[in-house]
Amino acid sequence: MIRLDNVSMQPRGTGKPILYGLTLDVPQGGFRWLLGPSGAGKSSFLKLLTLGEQPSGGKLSILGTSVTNARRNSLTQLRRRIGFVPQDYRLIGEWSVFDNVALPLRLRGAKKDEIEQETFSVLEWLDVARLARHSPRELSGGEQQRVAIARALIGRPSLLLADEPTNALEESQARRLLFTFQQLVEMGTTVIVATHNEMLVREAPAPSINLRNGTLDRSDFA
Ligand SMILES: Nc1ncnc2c1ncn2[C@@H]1O[C@H](COP(=O)(O)OP(=O)(O)OP(=O)(O)O)[C@@H](O)[C@H]1O
Repeated sequence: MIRLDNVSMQPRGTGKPILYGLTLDVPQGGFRWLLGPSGAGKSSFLKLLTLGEQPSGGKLSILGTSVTNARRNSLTQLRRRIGFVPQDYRLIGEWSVFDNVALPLRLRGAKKDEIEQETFSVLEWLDVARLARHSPRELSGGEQQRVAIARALIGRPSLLLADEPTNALEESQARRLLFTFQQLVEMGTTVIVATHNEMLVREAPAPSINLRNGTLDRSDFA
């Protein structure tokens, strides 16, 4: 469950909030499209939910943890339950695909056998296992995007956030990814996907969070 109560976000050094007046709930196991024109605040909203930025006002609770009052230790625990696919992938070029994807498990102190098994299993799921020993620099944009998705999924997150996760994918791959998201939702994961891909939204009609100029756009609702 994610709950925002009149949340605003104003990064340090900025004159006015980037996000404001956000009040909404997303139930556990819910799926939401995150929609809005360029500059509406979608990436900033995801930054808030990935704990990359603290709210500057209001109350934010993620997976039962109140972010506003949380101690550092519980934020670290919470972070481990959140998977994120950033728009720019943020893969480490000096490392292999395997090591990039295995990182969350290593940080958690998982055993070698488990790391090997889980990493290959998720790489196979995303159809990039044959690239495990390559550097992300040798991969196409679509392949890098699938590796970034694998890294977000490996820790079996309770909350998955993805920023334009299909913009480098072919149509068939985008559909497959949509199916993966649906599988995750069936397993009880909360999934929020920012996209401009209208084809995808048409194929999987679901409730959406609509942003405009940093706040909720309710004009779509009756
Ligand atoms: N750290 C920051 N400091 C100041 N302004 C920022 C910062 N980050 C984002 N902004 C501004 O906040 C607004 C929302 O940006 P954001 O990247 O969240 O939009 P978006 O909906 O994700 O856009 P796009 O679809 O183009 O990715 C923009 O006007 C942007 O310039």
